[in-house]
Amino acid sequence: MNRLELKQVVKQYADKTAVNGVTLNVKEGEIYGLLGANGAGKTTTMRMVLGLIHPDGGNILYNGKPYNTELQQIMGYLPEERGLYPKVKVSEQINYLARLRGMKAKDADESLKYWLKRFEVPEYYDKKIEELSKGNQQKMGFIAAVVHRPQILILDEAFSGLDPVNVELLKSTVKELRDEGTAILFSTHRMEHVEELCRQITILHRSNTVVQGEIKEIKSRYPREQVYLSTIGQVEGLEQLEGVKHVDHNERGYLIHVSQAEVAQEILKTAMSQTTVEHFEIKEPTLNQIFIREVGESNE
Ligand SMILES: Nc1ncnc2c1ncn2[C@@H]1O[C@H](COP(=O)(O)OP(=O)(O)OP(=O)(O)O)[C@@H](O)[C@H]1O
Repeated sequence: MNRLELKQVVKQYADKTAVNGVTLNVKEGEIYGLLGANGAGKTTTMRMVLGLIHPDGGNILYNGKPYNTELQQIMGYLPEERGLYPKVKVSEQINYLARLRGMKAKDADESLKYWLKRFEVPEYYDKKIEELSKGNQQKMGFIAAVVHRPQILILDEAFSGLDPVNVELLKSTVKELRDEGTAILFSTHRMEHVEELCRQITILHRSNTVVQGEIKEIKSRYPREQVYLSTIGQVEGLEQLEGVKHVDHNERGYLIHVSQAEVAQEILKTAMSQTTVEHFEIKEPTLNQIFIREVGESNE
């Protein structure tokens, strides 16, 4: 079921088109990646979904229906810039936000305590936001976005400022919310997180959609131009093979950049004629490589 549908959504600022006809669907239980270089139109798109600004064209549907103010109760938002007040206590602030989104005071407080415990920081209940480190403020922002168990969750650079342990903690939480049915619109510049979490993506480039679909299917559209080889002994002569562009070598193996995937067989033959091959793989492009290829020059 489509929780969120954008159909040809347009936003214009004076003579600047910030979003030019974005179409995408986020289903129940899905994490959808919204990607693009700086200024591509991601924040504008998220703000339209949240009803903070209105589209100049196209439609946004929530559970099949157009926007109304009650939808604030089924949406959660973690903005890239911290959205919480520095001088207000965590409990006051998050409980207030949860009540605004339709929760009873008691349920809100229980939910906040659950999340603080879940993130192993129950003592933050009485702390002011400004007393917390940047990463812990980010965690509080995350709790504020999910405390009311939204059906549609919008995450903008959700893991920024977090150490690796906390990134894993939040990542597993995001996966859990997905498994419980939350539709998640996930925007980030960190392609490795997108690879791990999202099935479908849209890449925006200067306000337009340039790549869209399932990551697996998108990757199959691009040539495979890297071969990974790990061997017991040294391999000589890889650079001289026709179609090999260059070879990166470290103690674990060789990453061979090729002009077409067919060269791979020659690489394997060459290696096997000289030593024992431990691992051989024709690598598909990473999302990062695809992103740079499509959007490379677009930073404003
Ligand atoms: N309030 C505004 N008034 C005028 N132009 C705006 C406004 N907000 C955004 N823009 C322009 O719209 C375009 C898209 O901006 P947007 O903030 O949506 O990009 P983004 O993809 O979120 O970028 P980033 O990755 O840097 O956050 C940019 O050219 C930006 O300058």
